[in-house]
Amino acid sequence: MKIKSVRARVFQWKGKTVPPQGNFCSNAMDLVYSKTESMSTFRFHSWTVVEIETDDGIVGIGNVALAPKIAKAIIDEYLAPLVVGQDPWDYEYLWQRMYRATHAWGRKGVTMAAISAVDLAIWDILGKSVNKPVFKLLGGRTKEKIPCYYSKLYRTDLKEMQDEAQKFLDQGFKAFKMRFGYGPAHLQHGVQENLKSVEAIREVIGYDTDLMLECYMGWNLEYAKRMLPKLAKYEPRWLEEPVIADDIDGYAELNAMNIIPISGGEHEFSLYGFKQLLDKKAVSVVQYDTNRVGGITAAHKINALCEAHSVPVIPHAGQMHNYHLTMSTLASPMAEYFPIFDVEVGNELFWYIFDGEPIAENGFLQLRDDVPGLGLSIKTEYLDQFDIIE
Ligand SMILES: O=C(O)[C@H](O)[C@H](O)[C@@H](O)CO
Ligand SMILES: [Mg+2]
Repeated sequence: MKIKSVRARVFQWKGKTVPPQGNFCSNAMDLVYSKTESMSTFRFHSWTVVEIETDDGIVGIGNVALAPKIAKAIIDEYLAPLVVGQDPWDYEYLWQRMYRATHAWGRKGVTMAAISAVDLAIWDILGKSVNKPVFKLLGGRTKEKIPCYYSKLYRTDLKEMQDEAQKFLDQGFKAFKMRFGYGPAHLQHGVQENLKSVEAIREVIGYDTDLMLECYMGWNLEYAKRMLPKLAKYEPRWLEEPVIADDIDGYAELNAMNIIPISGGEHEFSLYGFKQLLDKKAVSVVQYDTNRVGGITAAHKINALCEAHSVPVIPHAGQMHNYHLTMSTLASPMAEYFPIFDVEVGNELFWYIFDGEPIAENGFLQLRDDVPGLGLSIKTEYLDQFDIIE
């Protein structure tokens, strides 16, 4: 079997979107004085879909959501020529070709995301060519079904957040991730608002339900050290990305305080990136995203590294490309899950592009043994809501 063609298309949403809510999530831009609402830099309404076709007509589908137009340019210009004409079963060789050919400028960030998208499509081909789901090629079924946590609870009016939590508690979710809206730039008022929001959600979900707290790199080390003791009484399962991804020593210092487990990884890349996080004990939960970190070829290796360090893997953002990794290893106990909502930030946009994503039932997800590859196809229902850039 040989790879015949690589097609990368950018799906740019032009449909209805929920207008930006101020302070819906603290983020790295909060610390940079800006006249515009800092969250405006943090809405992504396009997605790149990669389709790789083989000489015997199998089409594998990959995807990338980080800087989709740049990712497409990297795929078209640099990665496609490296894999066309090659055997997709030589996936490690192909991965190394892409990684090393772009290493001088691409070992972190959008190039690794572009490599991930090509790698996902290759693994989709492998599964389809032997009529097996991808997780069966990685380690098989390690769980009857995948526990997942409800992920949204953007910071808004506290009553609205409580109603949202109640609605999904009633749907059987046993774990929730909420977003802080405030950070160092919002002074003591922000500290109080952050604590009020956690109090409000705990009031609804109680303490026999997991609660995770998301900062999305919006704090700094000094602020996080002040907040951890104040948050401890709410018994969060983890505090996510308190500082920017490059501040690995900051992560390690916070994690070593042993007050609340620190999680991160959605903005880290490659096996080496996670070796560094684990060697420094920077995180207690690893959260790579398989469509960023280097695809399935890289994520599978990182799963083994995490197993050796006894650090759980709970990939960022859910979606099929992560569920196969969670299903195939005991090192990954659960998945993140973004339910279907109107298009807002972009975390939910994949629902409008792909068919095949599993719907959570009672806080669990299921992958089928009889669906080959990654199990996704391109949805036709919303195609008219997208501008598609070839
Ligand atoms: O962990 C996450 O889900 C991410 O940080 C989200 O993509 C981001 O939107 C913060 O809500
Ligand atoms: Mg996150």
